[in-house]
Amino acid sequence: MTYGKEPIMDIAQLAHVELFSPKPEKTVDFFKKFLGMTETARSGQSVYLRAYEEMYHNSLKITESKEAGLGHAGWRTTSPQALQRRVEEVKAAGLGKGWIDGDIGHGEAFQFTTPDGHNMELFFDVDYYKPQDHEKTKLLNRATKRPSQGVPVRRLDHLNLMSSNPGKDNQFMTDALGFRVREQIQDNGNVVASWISVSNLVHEVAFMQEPQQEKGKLHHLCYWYGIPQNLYELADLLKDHDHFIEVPPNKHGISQAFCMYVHEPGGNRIELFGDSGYLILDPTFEPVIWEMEDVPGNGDTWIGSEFPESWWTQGTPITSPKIVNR
Ligand SMILES: O=C/C=C/C=C(\O)C(=O)O
Ligand SMILES: [Fe+2]
Repeated sequence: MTYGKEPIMDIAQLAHVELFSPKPEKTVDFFKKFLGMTETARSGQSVYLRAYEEMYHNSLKITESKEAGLGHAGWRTTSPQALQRRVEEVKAAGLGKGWIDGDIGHGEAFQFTTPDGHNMELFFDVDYYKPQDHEKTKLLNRATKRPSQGVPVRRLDHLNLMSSNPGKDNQFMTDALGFRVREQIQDNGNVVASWISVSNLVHEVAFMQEPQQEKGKLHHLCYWYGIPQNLYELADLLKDHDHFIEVPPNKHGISQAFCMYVHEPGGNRIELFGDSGYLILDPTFEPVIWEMEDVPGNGDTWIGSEFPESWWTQGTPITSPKIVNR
């Protein structure tokens, strides 16, 4: 059997995400009160938060903005040398924007966009969170005590982006950054959606077709529990506090993850993972290709209610939801 070129192992992880919110204080309150995240800094129009098992200073930056949507995604590389190698590839693809000194929680970063215009950056130097005395836990492999607020998420899991051309974004992320394709929805060879990862997870990022060809939208940001029961507890809590649950606890076919989708007060869709589905340990894992007709009732939701039209058509910033027949 002939194998492709040597895998590129230069990107380690999705380290943080910046969300834009037109209601920043309500958005921050949602992540603190219900998802049990902790505020670690404020600067200008931004608030920085972390989940209790995360070692870094923050994984979420909420920035005030006219409209909801993706601020940027921050990828940590596996080494300073890997950072330089990937920066050269991004520059060669013509998508580089340049270096910044860094931000609260990390050092110098190289900013770029996907072909569809989603803002991203690469960095290596990171600040580890220094727990305050009252946060210190006897569970030595855990960053800070489990919070007593809400149903606390454990870590950031992935990002799902809507694109006018998922195939093009997919191609750039695999060619320039070494992401591996894990699952795709194709329509006569056209990439309608793609789940790609740099780790054993099915995806750290996914790209899905934006039905009106709008560019650079966010579909959802996902945090991880690892325990399906936590989704039912959170659903009960959010329902009691009048938060919109778009998809109740459900098992995905694609990724096999146990999930739920809610909307935070600023309008961004947030996914919660009960478990991350299957892990990929095979270095020559072949991408799983779903044809459009294979998906309804199997790929989208394996067990649970059918996804509403809004799930397939709407991301942030909100654009005219001309409902399209799927
Ligand atoms: O067919 C849709 C399946 C979607 C899966 C995800 O968005 C996910 O695993 O986060
Ligand atoms: Fe997801």
